[in-house]
Amino acid sequence: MLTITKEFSFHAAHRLHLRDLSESDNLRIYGNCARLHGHTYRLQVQLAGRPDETGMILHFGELKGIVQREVLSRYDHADLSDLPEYHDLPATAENMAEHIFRTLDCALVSDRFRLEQVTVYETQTAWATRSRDGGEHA
Ligand SMILES: Nc1nc2c(c(=O)[nH]1)N=C([C@H](O)[C@H](O)COP(=O)(O)OP(=O)(O)OP(=O)(O)O)CN2
Ligand SMILES: [Zn+2]
Repeated sequence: MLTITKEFSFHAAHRLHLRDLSESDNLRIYGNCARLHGHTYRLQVQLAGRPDETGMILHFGELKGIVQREVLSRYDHADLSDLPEYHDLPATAENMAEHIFRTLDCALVSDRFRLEQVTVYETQTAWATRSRDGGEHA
């Protein structure tokens, strides 16, 4: 398998909470992360496919434009908890990787390549990965 990967970063705030729970239950489950705080997220997007006659699976610049349009334009400098996709789901790294994978999968349609994996780094030591063949528990 031949893959390309491009990395992006964005700044965003979030607080982990379940809407139906009390403040104290959310604090018990999520600890300090139930309070509003921010991260410099890193996002890695991987495509698998075959290069065209130019030698590229997809120009990194084109991939950047798609990720910018579909994800970063909404996520950068945002409070993620305000976005509709995280209204009923907490903006955990897991839920973000899942949602971003589904969003980009719809935007990256080609008979030569496909989206293979999305990784969201919340911190340098904590991240979630959604792989194409890893969605069966979603
Ligand atoms: N499975 C998950 N666990 C946690 C998530 C998550 O998205 N998925 N998120 C958080 C918080 O948002 C928090 O900001 C990050 O947590 P944590 O790694 O515990 O942060 P620290 O900086 O305290 O990590 P250390 O490396 O231990 O200093 C919590 N859990
Ligand atoms: Zn956090």
